[in-house]
Amino acid sequence: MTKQMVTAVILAGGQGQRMGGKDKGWVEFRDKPMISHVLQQVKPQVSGIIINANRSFERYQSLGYPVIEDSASGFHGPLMGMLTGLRHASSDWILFVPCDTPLLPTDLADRLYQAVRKNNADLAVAHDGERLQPVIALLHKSLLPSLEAWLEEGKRKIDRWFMQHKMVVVPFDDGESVFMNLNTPEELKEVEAGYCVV
Ligand SMILES: Nc1nc2c(ncn2[C@@H]2O[C@H](COP(=O)(O)OP(=O)(O)OP(=O)(O)O)[C@@H](O)[C@H]2O)c(=O)[nH]1
Ligand SMILES: [Mg+2]
Repeated sequence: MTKQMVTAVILAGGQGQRMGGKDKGWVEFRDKPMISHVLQQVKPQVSGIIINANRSFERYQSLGYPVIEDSASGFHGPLMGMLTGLRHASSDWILFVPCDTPLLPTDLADRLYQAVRKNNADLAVAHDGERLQPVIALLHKSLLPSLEAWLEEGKRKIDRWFMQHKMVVVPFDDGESVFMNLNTPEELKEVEAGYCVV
C-alpha cells in the first residue's frame, strides 16, 4: 500500500568536501559504490526512484533511473535537492534519503508513511534516538510552494523549514548503524576495518 504512493529521491548533490571533494555516491563501501547500497535498501520500498546529482550525470544515468540536477546551481544545500525532487516527482509522497547512508532500514518508507497518516502530518523525519536525521524524511508534494518561497528568501536551514509544517518525528531504535553516515575517508576506513574483523 505504502509502496505505490511514494517516490524516493536520493540526494547525491553535495560537494563531498569532507571526503576530499569526491562524489560520495561513487565512493566504495564494502566493495560497492554507496549509491548502490542505498538503491538496494530503498528500491523495494517505493514505486519510483529519482537520483538528484550535480555531477557524474552519465554515470548516475547508467544506473537506470532519472537523474535530476538542482534547480539552482551553486550548492545551496540539501533543501535545494528536496525542492528539485518535489518539482520532479509525481507521487503524493516523496522519500528523501542521502547517498552516503548505506545501511538504511528496509522498512523506512513504511514507518514514515504510517507516522504521517496516523498524525495527519505533512512530513515525517527520522530520529536515531540521539539526533534528528533531517535528510531522511518523507514529504508531501503540497509542501513545494512553501519550500520555493523559503529558498527564494535565501533561507537554508532544513530543520527551521520543517518546523513550520505539521511534522512528525519518527524514532528508529534499530541501533545507530542504520543511519550510519560516511562523510570522511577516516570514517570509511574505520567502518571497513571493523567489518573485516567481524
Ligand atoms: N542536491 C543537493 N544535495 C546536497 C547539497 N549539499 C548537500 N547535499 C546532500 O545532502 C546530504 C547531506 O549532506 P552532507 O553529508 O553534508 O554532504 P556534502 O555536502 O556532500 O558533504 P560535505 O561537503 O563534506 O559537507 C547528502 O546526501 C548530500 O548529497 C546541495 O547543494 N544540493
Ligand atoms: Mg553526510
